Amino acid sequence: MEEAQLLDGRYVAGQIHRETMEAVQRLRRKGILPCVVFIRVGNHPPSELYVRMKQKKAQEVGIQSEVISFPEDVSQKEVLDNLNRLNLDPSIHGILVQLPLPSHLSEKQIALAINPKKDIDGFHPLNLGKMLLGEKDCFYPCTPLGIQELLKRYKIEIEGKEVVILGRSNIVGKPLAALFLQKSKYANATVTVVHSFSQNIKEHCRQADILIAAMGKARFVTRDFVKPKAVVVDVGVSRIADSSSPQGYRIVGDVDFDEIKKIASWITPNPGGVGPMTIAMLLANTVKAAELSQP
Ligand SMILES: Nc1nc(=O)c2c([nH]1)NC[C@@H]1CN(c3ccc(C(=O)N[C@@H](CCC(=O)O)C(=O)O)cc3)C=[N+]21
Ligand SMILES: [Mg+2]
Repeated sequence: MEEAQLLDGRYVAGQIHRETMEAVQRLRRKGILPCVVFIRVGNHPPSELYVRMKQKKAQEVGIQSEVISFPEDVSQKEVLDNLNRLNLDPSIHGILVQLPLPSHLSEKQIALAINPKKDIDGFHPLNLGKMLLGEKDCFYPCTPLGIQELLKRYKIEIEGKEVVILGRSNIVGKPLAALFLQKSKYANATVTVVHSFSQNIKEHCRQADILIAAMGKARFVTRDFVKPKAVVVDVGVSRIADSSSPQGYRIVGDVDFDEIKKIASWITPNPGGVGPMTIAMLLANTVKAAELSQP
């Protein structure tokens, strides 16, 4: 049997970065220099890596960026005071507070404190609400947006399809369900969300034309979860110790790639799938914020 074709997120993200770069050049010609601020708390090695990756890409496309690093024990007030300052600074178009945060900080309160017009993550309740209503003058979360864009660029139809999403997080599962339910050509799906309390998980998954695995359980999705010729998108990121790798770990997705590639029609590699798309959409959102900031 033929193997699945790759949904190459790294490649498509590269295309999007080039488009973003052109948009940045157009803005610069109008005297607008898009600028994003990344806020990081404590030392959490994966977060440090992700922020570095975001900064590097921002620089490549001509977006100015700044990182504010707070110590692990920073107070909620200190973070909120800084957000207020950045909210009011017209030279800053995007603000991102890297998650996860230490447990003494309130992610909810911090998401609420970001100016929704600068909320390039799309985590502010106003943006999430607008997304649910299908409005466009707002920011959608980057991972759901990246998944939709990846499928769109490979001309994979979503309209009318059975989409099953594994996982109901506020940053992937729930907003992705809302996005795929929208009345639009790259949505209009029949969406099922399966989670830890669901019964017959396998049976639900096997109905999927498009299966999105986003619950963060390494290689949870095995052969018997997947209908032949399904499209499989792997959002999960688990780090598994691996002494043979230079970093000392290896990324393992929610999908057993080697097994599933034998039965799916399309599959995302991981790494190299959804992750790079998330960053591409983040920078696209930053440009959108800069564009919308103009009177
Ligand atoms: N406020 C906030 N916004 C986020 O968007 C956000 C966050 N917090 N906290 C953490 C998660 C995670 N995340 C990733 C982005 C890109 C890759 C990515 O590009 N990964 C590479 C592999 C990189 C590696 O080697 O670890 C890939 O999939 O190919 C991964 C993960 C954004 N997040
Ligand atoms: Mg990935």
